[in-house]
Amino acid sequence: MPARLLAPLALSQGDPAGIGPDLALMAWLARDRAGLAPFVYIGAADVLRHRASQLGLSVPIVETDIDAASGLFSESLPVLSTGTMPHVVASKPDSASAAQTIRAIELAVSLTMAGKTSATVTNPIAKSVLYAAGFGFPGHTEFLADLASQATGTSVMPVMMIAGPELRTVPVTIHIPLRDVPEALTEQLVYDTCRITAMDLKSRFGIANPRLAVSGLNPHAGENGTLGSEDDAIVAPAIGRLRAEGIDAFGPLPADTMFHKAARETYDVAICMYHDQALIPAKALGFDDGVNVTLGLPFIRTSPDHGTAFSLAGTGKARPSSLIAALRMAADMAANGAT
Ligand SMILES: NC(=O)C1=CN([C@@H]2O[C@H](COP(=O)(O)OP(=O)(O)OC[C@H]3O[C@@H](n4cnc5c(N)ncnc54)[C@H](O)[C@@H]3O)[C@@H](O)[C@H]2O)C=CC1
Ligand SMILES: NCC(=O)COP(=O)(O)O
Repeated sequence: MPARLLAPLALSQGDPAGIGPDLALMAWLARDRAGLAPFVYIGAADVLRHRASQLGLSVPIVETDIDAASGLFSESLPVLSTGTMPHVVASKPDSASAAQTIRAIELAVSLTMAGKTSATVTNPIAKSVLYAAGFGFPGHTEFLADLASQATGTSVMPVMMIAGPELRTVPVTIHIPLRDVPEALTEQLVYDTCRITAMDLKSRFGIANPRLAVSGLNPHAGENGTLGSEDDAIVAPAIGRLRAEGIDAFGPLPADTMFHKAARETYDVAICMYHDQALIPAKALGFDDGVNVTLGLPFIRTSPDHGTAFSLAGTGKARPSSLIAALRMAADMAANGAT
C-alpha cells in the first residue's frame, strides 16, 4: 500500500451479470502479487458470494462499514452493501438490476467526494441495459460529471482518456452515433477537451509540458479541404487558440498515420474526433492493461478499458489485468496527491 494512501479505493460492482464481480474476486486474490492498495467493493454481497462459489474461488467476503474496510482488506474482501439484489444470473443481463448498478456508482462517488475513499474505480456497465431502465446518461463518464456538478454546484465537463503503457487517447465526441459526429464537433469542444486534457496530464500524471497530437476528422485531415471542411474550419482554429495559450498542441493530423511507433514518440496523448478513432488504436495496442480514466472531475475515477463481456461471466475466463491496472493507476494518482 502506498504510504500516503489512507482511505481505500471504492470499486463499484458494475453490471452484476457481467464480469465485474469475477474481476473483483480475482483482483483481491492477486492483491499481494499485484501490489494492490486496499479496495472496498460496493455492490451486492450475495451476488459476489454466489459468483465466488460458481468460480470455485476461496474469497472471504465481509460486509462492513467504510471506516473498517482498509483494515479488513488483507484477510478478506470488504463489501459495502447496496442492499438485496434481484436474482442475478451470470451472463444474463437484466434491467431489473439497473437501480442497484446505478446506486453502487452513486455511493462510490459520494464516498470519494467525501474523502472516505481515495478514488472511484468502476466495473463495466452495459449501457443498453441501463438505458432500458431509463438511465439518462450515455455512460459513466457523463453520469459522474453530473454527480460532481450536483455536489459542487459548478458545471463539470468530463473528458474520457484511455491510457495504456504505449498510448493515451482522448475521444472528443464519445457515445453518439457516427452520423452525428460532424454536427457535435465544434471548435469550442475541441478546445475545451484539449485544455482539460493538458491540465490533468500536468496535475494528475506529472507531465510538465504535455504534447497533444490532434487528429483530423476526415481522411488525410481533409486534404486541404477537398475531403471535408471540418479539419480546417473547426480543428485547426482550436489548435491555434491552444498554441496561443502555450499548450503544445499540434495538428490536425491524418489519423491513419499518427499511431505507428515513431509517431507515438512525438506526443503524450492523441486527441481524436470520435470514439472509434481513439479507442481502436488504444485497445489494439493495450487491451489487457488499458485504463479508462475520466479527466476534468473533482475526484479520481478509473475503470478497465473493456466492457461487461457477458459471455465470460462466471466462466473463469475473464482476465483481471485491466481492472488491476485501473486499481493501480487510481492508487498511484491518489498517493501522488491528485484529486
Ligand atoms: N466502462 C464501461 O462501463 C464499458 C462498458 N461497455 C459495455 O460492455 C458491453 C459489452 O461491450 P462489448 O463491445 O462486447 O465489449 P467487451 O469489452 O465487453 O468485449 C469485447 C471482447 O473482449 C472480450 N473481453 C472483454 N473483457 C475481457 C477480459 N477482462 N478478459 C478476457 N476477455 C475480455 C470479450 O469476451 C469480447 O470478446 C456493452 O453493453 C457496452 O456498453 C463497454 C466498454 C466499457
Ligand atoms: N467505450 C468506452 C466506454 O464505453 C466507457 O464508457 P464510460 O462508461 O466509462 O463512460
